Amino acid sequence: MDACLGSELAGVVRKSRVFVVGTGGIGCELAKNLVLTGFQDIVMIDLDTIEVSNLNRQFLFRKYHVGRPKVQVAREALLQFNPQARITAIHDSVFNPDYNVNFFKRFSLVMNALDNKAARNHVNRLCLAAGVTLIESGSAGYLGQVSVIRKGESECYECQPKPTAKTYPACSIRNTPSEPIHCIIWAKHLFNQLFGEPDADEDVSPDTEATDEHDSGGHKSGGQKSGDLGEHGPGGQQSGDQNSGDLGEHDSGGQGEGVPMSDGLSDGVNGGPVQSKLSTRQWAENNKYNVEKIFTKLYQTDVEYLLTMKQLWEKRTPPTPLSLQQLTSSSDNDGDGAGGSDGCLPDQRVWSVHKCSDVFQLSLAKLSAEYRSKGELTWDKDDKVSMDFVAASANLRAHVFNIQRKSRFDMKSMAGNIVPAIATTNAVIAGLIVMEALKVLAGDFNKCKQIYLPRMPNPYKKLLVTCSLAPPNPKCYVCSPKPEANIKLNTNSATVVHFKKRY
Ligand SMILES: Nc1ncnc2c1ncn2[C@@H]1O[C@H](COP(=O)(O)OP(=O)(O)OP(=O)(O)O)[C@@H](O)[C@H]1O
Ligand SMILES: [Zn+2]
Repeated sequence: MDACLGSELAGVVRKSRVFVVGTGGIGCELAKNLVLTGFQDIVMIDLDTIEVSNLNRQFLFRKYHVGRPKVQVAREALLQFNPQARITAIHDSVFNPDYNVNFFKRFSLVMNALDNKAARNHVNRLCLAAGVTLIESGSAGYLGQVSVIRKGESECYECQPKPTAKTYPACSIRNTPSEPIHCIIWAKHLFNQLFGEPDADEDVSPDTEATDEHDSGGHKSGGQKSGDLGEHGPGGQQSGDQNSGDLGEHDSGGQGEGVPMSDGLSDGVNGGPVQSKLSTRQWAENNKYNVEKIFTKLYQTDVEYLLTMKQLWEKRTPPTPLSLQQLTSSSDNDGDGAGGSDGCLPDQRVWSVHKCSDVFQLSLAKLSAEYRSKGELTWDKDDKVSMDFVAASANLRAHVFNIQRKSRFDMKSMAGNIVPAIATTNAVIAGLIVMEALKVLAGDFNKCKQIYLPRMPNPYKKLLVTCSLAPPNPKCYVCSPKPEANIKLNTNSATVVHFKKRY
């Protein structure tokens, strides 16, 4: 080691106490690199336990470790590389107030290997307060990024706004879906309206005030990751359908739970304006979560009502309402998802409309029973029944609106915003973190870089793109001595409740 680093830096490395936050994909690679570089005093924290799905890339873990805390197993593996190293494993969340400014002050360097913005923000702020240099990193598929944060000398994690999640206009979700993703978001909203935490911005009924997409006033529904590093990357953000961004302007016009709902088969069937104002949850409860009534409302009554909004269909193919009776009397057996003859796994086959209807009815009955016994449910792509419900509901909507149906497999990755993790990317990023760490410890902070691993080599044929560290944003509300925050809000529609919820 002395020969590689020079005896002075090797000595500093041996004496340095470093803190690794997260021992997942990047964290495993990083911890191994640190031990092999000669670091002898390493504190690691991770709140998670090992899952089978981690094993393809978190190579310090084996199948027989599944269920054990990641950080403890990582420690045991690292001690095999160097039994003399002092490695402390903390199985806990970094949010625990025990890990306060004084705790952070004990380290020569902190390295993040996290997967979410909230924890990154937290560590960023603690490092700034403690005056410790932080190396921030992230990866998403083939993309990766490393940067070095030091108070007053370089941009902090929160100096620049993060790219916002791709959102879809509420009118495309509620009234005029044209892509599978619109139907998937609608189905996730439906899950929340029926069983989860209902959000007025996620209404699934027709927006009765819309005359065309741009008049509906709603552009906030259904955020999805937009292909940046997302929450995995240093420039990332919370995933999922969180509606971030400005307040009021694109809001759904304060309809709250008062969007007119048909209260059964009668209202709206003939295309007349529905009378009662009920939330989807209230309506479903009044109808005792009757599967047939819910099916009829979603795929027949509401669609018939939408058809009465003639302007919506002047330049679009109108939807075709679907009734349960129609399904029972027709035969439609192709692609029932059973798998087999075409060599596809069952999840990869596109379900027939019949199959969608069966899965919809079955999963709806199961979820409503679960909701009755447990109370509000949380949607989870890995929960079979919840995913079945979303896949079936979305495909039925796609069928009604003449949109291509998708396999459960495709739906899962779209609904769960899944970006596959790639071991090689993590390995490259972890190597770069150590390179930056060595510069920091050698006192060469001015040589530190912000490094990007793009999908393809850049025009100069470079696979790693390095930039000088940007100076801190003088207005940053986290690290600047004179913080500023600008909030854009539409005083015509913004309410105190919305304001508190969003900010
Ligand atoms: N607040 C936190 N405190 C401590 N560790 C955290 C915190 N938030 C996230 N982590 C850890 O950061 C690591 C990030 O690793 P990675 O991005 O590979 O995610 P993963 O959960 O292992 O993988 P996947 O999300 O694909 O299942 C995880 O091990 C996770 O437990
Ligand atoms: Zn800042």
